[in-house]
Amino acid sequence: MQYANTWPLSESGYELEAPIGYGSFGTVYAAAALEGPNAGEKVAIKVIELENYPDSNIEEIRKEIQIMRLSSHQNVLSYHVCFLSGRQLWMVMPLLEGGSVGNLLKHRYQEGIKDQVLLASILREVLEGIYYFHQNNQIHRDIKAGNILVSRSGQILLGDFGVAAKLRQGMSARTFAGSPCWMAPEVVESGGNVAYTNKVDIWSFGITAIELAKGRPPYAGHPAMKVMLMIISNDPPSLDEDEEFDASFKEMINLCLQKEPELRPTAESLLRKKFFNKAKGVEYIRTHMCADLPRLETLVKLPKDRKVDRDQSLGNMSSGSGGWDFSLSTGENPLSGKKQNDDPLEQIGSDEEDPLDSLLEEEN
Ligand SMILES: Nc1ncnc2c1ncn2[C@@H]1O[C@H](COP(=O)(O)OP(=O)(O)OP(=O)(O)O)[C@@H](O)[C@H]1O
Repeated sequence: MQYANTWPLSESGYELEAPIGYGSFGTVYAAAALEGPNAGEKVAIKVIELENYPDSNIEEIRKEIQIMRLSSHQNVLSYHVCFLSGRQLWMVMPLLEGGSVGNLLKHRYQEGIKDQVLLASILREVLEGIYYFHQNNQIHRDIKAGNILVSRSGQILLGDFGVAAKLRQGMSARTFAGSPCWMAPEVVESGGNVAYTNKVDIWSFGITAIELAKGRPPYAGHPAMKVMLMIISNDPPSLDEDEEFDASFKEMINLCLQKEPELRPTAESLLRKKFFNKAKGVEYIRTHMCADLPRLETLVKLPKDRKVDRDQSLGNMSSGSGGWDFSLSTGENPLSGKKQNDDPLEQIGSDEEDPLDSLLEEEN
């Protein structure tokens, strides 16, 4: 058995337990390491089917994973090890017993989180993670409650940095996987031609703030194409008419949700806004959100369009197991060498025949 960073480097080194999450690109399992110095330790493993992705995309994903491995911040989830198993990518990471805030919204806070101290406390931790990315010239690109993970002790970590965004590379409005509700207008509009900035994360953060407060993001439930159209053509979403939230929260959201990216504040200046004076930190999150956490596997439901089940997926793994640490490379440090316009979401709508274009034409 090979080990990387003391973690086994092939699927036989882990025992998969119940699925604890289904994303657009794969399934996340609770698991335990079977061998090596970490034998017995619980982990979460995201298994991503790479069957339908070209090798060039996989190379891009590998670069993103290297960046993740170099990330070191209390609010950013890093991976223990990643390896290929046949055409599956296995990402082994710490298991966060609270799952995602997205899951907690679905099961506990369907109407949203009304305790504004709790809201401010969670959002401040998220913003600290975003600030860390931006300080390192990185863009997270996928800020949403589903990517905010919670530990039993109330720690908040941002997950899924880069990989989902890379897998969305080249998808048109019609084939878009997941929901575009959190996407900034300039990302929807860019059509593959415009380099955009880290202000896309600030927009998504504002949408996430509304999601946490109301239980779902604006435009949830509409088809992806329609959502993209509404993001471009409607005034930015706001909570101005909502009496349950105070002015400092609404003001913070309005600052984030400005269509002109340059007008949005930086993460650093946002952290100084009055709303975050309410934030009480990890201990408050633990006592107010993490008591009596439900078992993760009881929270997840197989999405209707998902056919692959765990046994099937395990069956696929028997041949061609990796032994290749996906995160190791001799290349330059990607934290210092990454171009900002090297972004998958720019590709959305880049097709000449993108249905979003015709929808927009119809609308005009
Ligand atoms: N380390 C982890 N510990 C505990 N639960 C996790 C962990 N990582 C992911 N999950 C759970 O699995 C779910 C699916 O995660 P995944 O990153 O695959 O998809 P997503 O981010 O929700 O959606 P998308 O793929 O569309 O971006 C998460 O919402 C979360 O509830």
